[in-house]
Amino acid sequence: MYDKITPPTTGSKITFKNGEPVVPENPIIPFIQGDGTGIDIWPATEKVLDAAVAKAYKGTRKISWFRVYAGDEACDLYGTYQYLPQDTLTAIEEYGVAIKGPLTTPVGGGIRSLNVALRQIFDLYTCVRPCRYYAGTPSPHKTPEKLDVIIYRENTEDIYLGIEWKQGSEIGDRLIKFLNEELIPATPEHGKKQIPLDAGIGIKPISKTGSQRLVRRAIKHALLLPKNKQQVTLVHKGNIMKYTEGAFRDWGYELATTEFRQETVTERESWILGNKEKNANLSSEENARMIDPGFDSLTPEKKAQIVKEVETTLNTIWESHGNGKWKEKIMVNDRIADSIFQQIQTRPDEYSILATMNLNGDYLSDAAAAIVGGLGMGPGANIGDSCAIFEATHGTAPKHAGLDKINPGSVILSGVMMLEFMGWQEAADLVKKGLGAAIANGQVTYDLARLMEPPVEPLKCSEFADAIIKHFG
Ligand SMILES: NC(=O)C1=CN([C@@H]2O[C@H](COP(=O)(O)OP(=O)(O)OC[C@H]3O[C@@H](n4cnc5c(N)ncnc54)[C@H](OP(=O)(O)O)[C@@H]3O)[C@@H](O)[C@H]2O)C=CC1
Ligand SMILES: O=C(O)CCC(=O)C(=O)O
Ligand SMILES: [Mg+2]
Repeated sequence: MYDKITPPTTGSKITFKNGEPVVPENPIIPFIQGDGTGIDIWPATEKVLDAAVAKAYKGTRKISWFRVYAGDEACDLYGTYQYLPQDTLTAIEEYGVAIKGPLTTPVGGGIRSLNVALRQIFDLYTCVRPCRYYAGTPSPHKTPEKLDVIIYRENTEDIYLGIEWKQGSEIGDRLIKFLNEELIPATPEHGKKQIPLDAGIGIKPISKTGSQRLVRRAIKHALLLPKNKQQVTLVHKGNIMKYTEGAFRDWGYELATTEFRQETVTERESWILGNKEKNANLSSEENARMIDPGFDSLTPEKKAQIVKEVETTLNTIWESHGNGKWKEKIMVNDRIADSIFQQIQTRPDEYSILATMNLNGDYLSDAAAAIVGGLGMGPGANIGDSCAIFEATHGTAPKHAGLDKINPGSVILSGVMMLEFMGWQEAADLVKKGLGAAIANGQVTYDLARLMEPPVEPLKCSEFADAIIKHFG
């Protein structure tokens, strides 16, 4: 079955039932060490996770690690250009849950991203990236503890589908000609627009199915959170990209107000209901004026549309959501992408789950991680219906590779997410406790040490792992 790798002789498979993992006491879990700093981070991660499982379950549970290869080390073993060997894909498919270090992607040419390829091959459509603060972590922000968000990033489409043509390529030029001469003139709203003849071209597909399955997961997660965090914000640049990013927003609201009608309220609905609650005699038009500040300067058609929105809301959900009942529901709102970058800095505590398309989520997850201490503290998970691969937000950080210096926190916390996904909460809690205590004690790697006041002597990557284990208690 495998060409160059052999599964562990002990252990068994994690399987999936209705999208949920069924985990044996001794699961076999494939791991990819990763390029660059993977060589430092992975051994530290494995040591911490094994120690936590051993302490939490006293030998009744154990992970059997199965080393599989991707990136540079796969080429060393399998031959030139064998960046993602079939052995690796077979192992991940067979064992269902895997964890990986970062993999290099060249800029401007060369191979497409192996990280993105894995997400697409296994249809891992949800990328979950929590950004929360561990006490004592130094941060460039004054109140980093106020940020506690989980980014739900669509993981399989958008420009990451990688459908692009190079400037000057034969097909790229044909496509530009076709668009300029046929499709753009046939679309009146595009007027006399033309694509420059020396442009590279990329396609940005955003589907209803892809958007809604992501938002569905985000809402289901919100249902599990404490009441004050039950909120899903749809992040988009729909003012500019109306039929991709704008559609993502609309499909998100559509899903929330159909599949989750009893559990959700949209922000605009909450305003309409709240206005009515404060003044039972409020007319629909007065209510419409209150939810839309520019109401009086709108066209009659647009005004009528907003009045109708008010009436429809009151007619359909007053009974189930009115008289304050909406305050117990999951709030679904939306924010324009550029605005959310400043909102998570200026009003961090107003946000909880941020549901995004692929590119926006990629940008936003690095930015949010920076607020709570940097990329060394940014874990993540790629989750589908029958497979999950856990990996950090950051990349290979090549300049730090092999120095036993980098912060393994992000991959260790990705391991925590994996343990939680498996239902091994006791082991996950031990790691969180150990990591939190190490940081609070000033035992940190260079990235956090340089921000601490007063400055502390940094630990090596491997020493940080040992400190975490010591603080299990
Ligand atoms: N999922 C994946 O595998 C990903 C892969 N990549 C790939 O990684 C490669 C390098 O990308 P690059 O743009 O340099 O981004 P990286 O995320 O690899 O690193 C950028 C900087 O972030 C900081 N950083 C990253 N990881 C850590 C960590 N564990 N602890 C502390 N600080 C950290 C370092 O900053 P400083 O030096 O200031 O301390 C580092 O120089 C590219 O090929 C890219 O495509 C990128 C993102 C995700
Ligand atoms: O695959 C890559 O090289 C980059 C991916 C990335 O930045 C991410 O997933 O956050
Ligand atoms: Mg990224």
